[in-house]
Amino acid sequence: MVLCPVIRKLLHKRVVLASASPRRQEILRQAGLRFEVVPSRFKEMLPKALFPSPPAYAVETAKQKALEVARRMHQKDLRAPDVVIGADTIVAVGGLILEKPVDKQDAYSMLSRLSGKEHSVFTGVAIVHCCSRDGRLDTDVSEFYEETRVRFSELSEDLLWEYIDSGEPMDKAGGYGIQALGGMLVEQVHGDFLNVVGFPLNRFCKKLAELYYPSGREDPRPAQSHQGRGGRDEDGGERTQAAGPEEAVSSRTGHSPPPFPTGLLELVDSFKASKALFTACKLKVFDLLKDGAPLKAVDVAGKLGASACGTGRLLDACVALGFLQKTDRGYSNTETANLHLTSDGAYSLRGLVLHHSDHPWDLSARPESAGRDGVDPHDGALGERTGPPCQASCAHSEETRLGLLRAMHSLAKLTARHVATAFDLSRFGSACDLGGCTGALAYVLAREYPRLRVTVFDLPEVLQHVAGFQPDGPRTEQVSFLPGDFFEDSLPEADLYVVSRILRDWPDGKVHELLSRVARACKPGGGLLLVDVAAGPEAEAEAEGLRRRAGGERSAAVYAHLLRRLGFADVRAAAPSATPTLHRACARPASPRAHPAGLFPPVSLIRVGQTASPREELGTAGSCKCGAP
Ligand SMILES: O=c1[nH]cc([C@@H]2O[C@H](COP(=O)(O)OP(=O)(O)OP(=O)(O)O)[C@@H](O)[C@H]2O)c(=O)[nH]1
Repeated sequence: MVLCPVIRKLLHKRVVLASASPRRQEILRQAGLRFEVVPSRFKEMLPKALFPSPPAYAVETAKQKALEVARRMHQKDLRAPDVVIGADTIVAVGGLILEKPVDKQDAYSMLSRLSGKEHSVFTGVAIVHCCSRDGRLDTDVSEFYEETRVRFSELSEDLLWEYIDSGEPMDKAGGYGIQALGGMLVEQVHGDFLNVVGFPLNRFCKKLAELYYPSGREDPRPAQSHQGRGGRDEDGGERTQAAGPEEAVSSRTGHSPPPFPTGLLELVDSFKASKALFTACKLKVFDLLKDGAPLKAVDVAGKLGASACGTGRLLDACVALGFLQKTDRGYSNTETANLHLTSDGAYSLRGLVLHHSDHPWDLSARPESAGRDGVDPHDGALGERTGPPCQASCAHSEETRLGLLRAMHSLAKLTARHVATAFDLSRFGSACDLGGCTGALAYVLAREYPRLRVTVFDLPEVLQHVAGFQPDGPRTEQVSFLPGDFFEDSLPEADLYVVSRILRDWPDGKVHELLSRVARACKPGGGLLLVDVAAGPEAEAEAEGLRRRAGGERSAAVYAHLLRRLGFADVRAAAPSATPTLHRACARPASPRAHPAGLFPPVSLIRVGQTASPREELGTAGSCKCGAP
C-alpha cells in the first residue's frame, strides 16, 4: 500500500536505490516505493577533517554514492534512471565520526565509547534526478540529513563481547543494530527511529513533497510554478527541477490538464507484478535461492535452463517487488520469499500463487458474463452455478483439485491462529469443522485447545487428498476426518461447529439452509464459530440483488440478524487483532467490492454464536428456522 502521495508519484519513474543495505531496501519497500537496487561502489573515504560537521560528511558521502551509480548506469546504457537515491548513516560522539567497524576490536572500541552516554546518529540522503541528453548525463541533486539522539546504558565487558560475538555489529554504523539485538543496549531514543536503522523515511517523504509540490499542495495536479534547475533548498542542497512531464505541458500551454490518473495506470500495469510473481514461483526461483549463497542471474538461468537476459529481467522484477535482494554477490531471497514463496516455507503461499496463475479470474476470460444476472466469478461459463471452488473443482482434473486444495490450505494455515484465538473456545470439548478441507484450521484449534477433539467434515473427494497435508507432531491425534456433505448428510455431533470461508460461496437460500442445519444440530450451550470475509455496509447494499442469486461477502449485520433468527444467543463479532499481512503486492484494495471473489480473502470477520442453554430456547431455534424467509 502506498500511503504517501509523493511516493505514489515515483511509481511511474525508474527509481534506483544506490545502497546494499538490506535495512534501507526494506524501509523503502514497506513504504510502497518501487525501485531497483544498484549498490554504490563509491568508497566511503572522504577526508572527515575537511567537513565542518559530521552531518555534512554523511550528506556528501550519500551524494557521492548516488552519483557514482547514476554515472555508471548512464555509461552502461547511455540511459540513466530517473531518480537515484543514496544514503549514508554515521554515529557521532565526542567530535568523532564512527562508521561500520572494520573488525571485532574496532567494534569493541566503538561500543565502549558509546557505553553510558548519548550520541547522535546522522543519516545523509541524496535524491538525484537524472536526465540523459545527447549522450550526456545531467543531474540535479537534492540532499538533506536527519539527526536522532540515542542514549546507551552502561555496558559490561561481558555484554559487549557477547554482542560483538553475535556478529551483528559488523555491517552497522557505530557497531550496533538498534532494530535487533542492539536494541538491548539502548536506554533512550530522541527522534526518528528509522533514521538510526538507516533511512529517515518521514523526512524523505517531506523532502519529496517539497520537491514535487513546491507550493505546499499535496495535489496530484502539477504545480503552476516551480524552481528552476540548480536552486538551493533550505538545507543548502542543490534543488532539482522536480516537475514531471505533466507539469511541463501545463506551464507551456497555460491550461491545467486533468488530474494524472495514477491509480488507473497502476491498475493497468499491476498484472505485470502478479505475472512476475507467478513466473518466479512456477520456475521455483525462490526454492533455488533458499539457504544457499547468492547467485548471479546467469547462474540462476543455467539452473533453470532459461535465457540469461530474460532471467535477469525476472530477477530484477522480483527485487523491485521485494521478494529478492540484490548485492554485488548476486540475488538472494528476502524473508518474505523464504517464508511465503518457497515450497516448504513455514507459511508457504506457493500453492495459492500457482492456483491463481493457472486459473485466472473468470471475469477477465468471459467479460460477457461479468455482472450480468448476478453471475458470480465462480460460476460456469454460462452463469450456471457449479458451487464453491472446492466443489466446482470436482468437475475438473485431479491435478486442478489438488492445486486448489494447496491454495486453500496455504491460506487457511496463514490465518488459522488468528481464527482459533479470536475467542476463548476452551469450554468446548468437541468441534466439527464443516468443509474443513485439509484440516489446516482443525490442527491449529487442537494445538490452541489441548482438550478439544476436532472432526473435519468434508466431501469424500476432498478428503481422499488430505494425507499429503498432515502436520507432524503432537495433537494430531485430536483431529479426525469424516466424509460427508453438509447439505445432505447428518452433521456429526459436536459442542462447537465451525463454518469457515464457506458461506460467501453460496447464495442466501443455501446459507440459510446450512445455518439452519447447524442450529438444529447444536446442543444446548453449543456454539458456532463463523469465519468469513465481511463486506462493508455500502458494498452490502449494492451487492444485495446479486447475492440473492449468487454468493458474495455479507456484512456483519446480515450474519448477526440471521443467526439470531435461528436461535443463536450471545452473537459476537471480532476482527482479528492483527489481520495477517501478505506482501504489499497482495494488499487488499480499499473497497471490498473491488477485490475479485476468492483472490485474497483475509479473515476480516469472525463471530461466534451460542445456542441459548435452556431447552425451550433451543426449540425456539427450531421454530425460527421454519418461519425464516
Ligand atoms: O541501528 C542501526 N544502525 C545502523 C544500521 C546499518 O548500518 C549501515 C550504515 O552503513 P552505510 O550508511 O555506509 O550503508 P551500507 O550498509 O554500507 O550500504 P550502502 O551500500 O548504502 O553504502 C546501514 O546498512 C544501516 O542500515 C543498522 O542496521 N542499524
